[in-house]
Amino acid sequence: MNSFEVTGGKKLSGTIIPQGAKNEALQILSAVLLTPETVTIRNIPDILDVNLLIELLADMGVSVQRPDRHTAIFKADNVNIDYLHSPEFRNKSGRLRGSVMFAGPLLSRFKKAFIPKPGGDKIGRRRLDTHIIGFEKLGATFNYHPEDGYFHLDASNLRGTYMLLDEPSVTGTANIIMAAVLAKGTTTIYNAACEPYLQQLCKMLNRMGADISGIGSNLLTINGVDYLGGTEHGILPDMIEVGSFIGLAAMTQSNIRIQGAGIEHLGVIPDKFRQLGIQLHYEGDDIVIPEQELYEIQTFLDGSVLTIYDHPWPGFTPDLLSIVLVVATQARGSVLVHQKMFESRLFFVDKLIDMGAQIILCDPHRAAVIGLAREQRLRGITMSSPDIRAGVSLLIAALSAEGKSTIQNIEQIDRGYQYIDQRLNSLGAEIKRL
Ligand SMILES: CC(=O)N[C@H]1[C@@H](OP(=O)(O)OP(=O)(O)OC[C@H]2O[C@@H](n3ccc(=O)[nH]c3=O)[C@H](O)[C@@H]2O)O[C@H](CO)[C@@H](O)[C@@H]1O
Ligand SMILES: C=C(OP(=O)(O)O)C(=O)O
Repeated sequence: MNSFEVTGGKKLSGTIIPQGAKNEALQILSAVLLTPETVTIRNIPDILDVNLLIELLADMGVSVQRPDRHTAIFKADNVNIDYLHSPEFRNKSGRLRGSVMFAGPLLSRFKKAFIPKPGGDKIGRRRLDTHIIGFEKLGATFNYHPEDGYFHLDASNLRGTYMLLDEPSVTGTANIIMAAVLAKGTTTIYNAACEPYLQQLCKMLNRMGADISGIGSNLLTINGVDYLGGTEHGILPDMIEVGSFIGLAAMTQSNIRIQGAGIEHLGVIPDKFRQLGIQLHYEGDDIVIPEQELYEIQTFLDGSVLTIYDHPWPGFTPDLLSIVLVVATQARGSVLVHQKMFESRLFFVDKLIDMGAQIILCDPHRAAVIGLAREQRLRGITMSSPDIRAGVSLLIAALSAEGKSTIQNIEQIDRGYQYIDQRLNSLGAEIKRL
């Protein structure tokens, strides 16, 4: 288990370029299974989860060329589906969430799929109902085999239909779209997730020959086609990294330029950080966060305490709430952070409290943060990273704290943030990988 030793209290400055988006990459990589032709993907983040998904594709017989660390050329013309039934697949796919999205393309192209219990962050219950019920509506049958922990899916005859999703699941919507593109007839998905990464997936599929309309809305219409061909695709900047860097800059009183932030795809993210009192402005597609002595949390218009909560797109992503929470600890003012989607994502506040933050964990979903207005600095401590976003939040806390901190279990951070220690050190941070 690797650790970071962080010497806090240093102001950072300079330019940082966001990596390609992890959660887009996981969808796009799954889609290469839909065609026997060549698919070239650019701006791939060099992170654990994504590298593992690429390894799984190669293990299944997909040919993979890597001209460089951020580009890959795939050809899925000789896929060995039986590999999905092997203990190696179960073991590797259980280490990330993205592998669940192999099911949609495999069902549509090969008529069967196996889904082991997927991995990913342990942040509360993460059910697969939306995925499986969507597949069933398209005509697939499924059996859960308790002895091997697999869902076995069969779909000799997928047919388009109307479906109203129980919830706008991100990976569920991606899976159903990928199952429907090669089905017979028209599929209509209402209450679809519609975040930019799903829009990117739909656009890529249309370039491959699919017929999807309603992209960007929660009502998608998919006219099934017989065949999909090859394409090229560039992954967007990672909006969660962009949000993390905005928070990091404010918390460490740093002057940071986020170059090529993909501003048009960020939705309400910049405004949520502005509500915390953080100044930021745009120069072209760059976000510039100036050094700020103090930032003051706004209230609602009637003067009541601000609440920041997650909501499916175009609402605020749950993946940035941990960062909002840590940044609020040094603001002037108070905020209620309400994590509606996941039950176990706020428990890391214990570590921030140990560092001296004033936070009341009201229940598993809500934490009230009373900002210290920099009158008291956080203290460095030893802590362990429970999940990817809590991990980065603890890193931000440690970078702003007085003294040294040790963050254990940094594999969680490496799952989603590319060379984070080197990139932040080049801005003046002091992070040692132990
Ligand atoms: C690999 C990947 O892309 N992972 C992302 C994906 O996970 P993932 O696709 O697994 O998440 P889902 O969208 O399915 O749902 C996340 C959680 O929110 C709950 N839920 C969802 C919608 C809703 O209206 N109400 C509700 O309570 C679900 O029951 C579930 O517990 O989307 C999540 C929600 O943006 C992100 O946190 C994950 O980073
Ligand atoms: C929860 C996340 O990832 P995953 O769905 O891959 O566990 C995340 O990216 O914050």
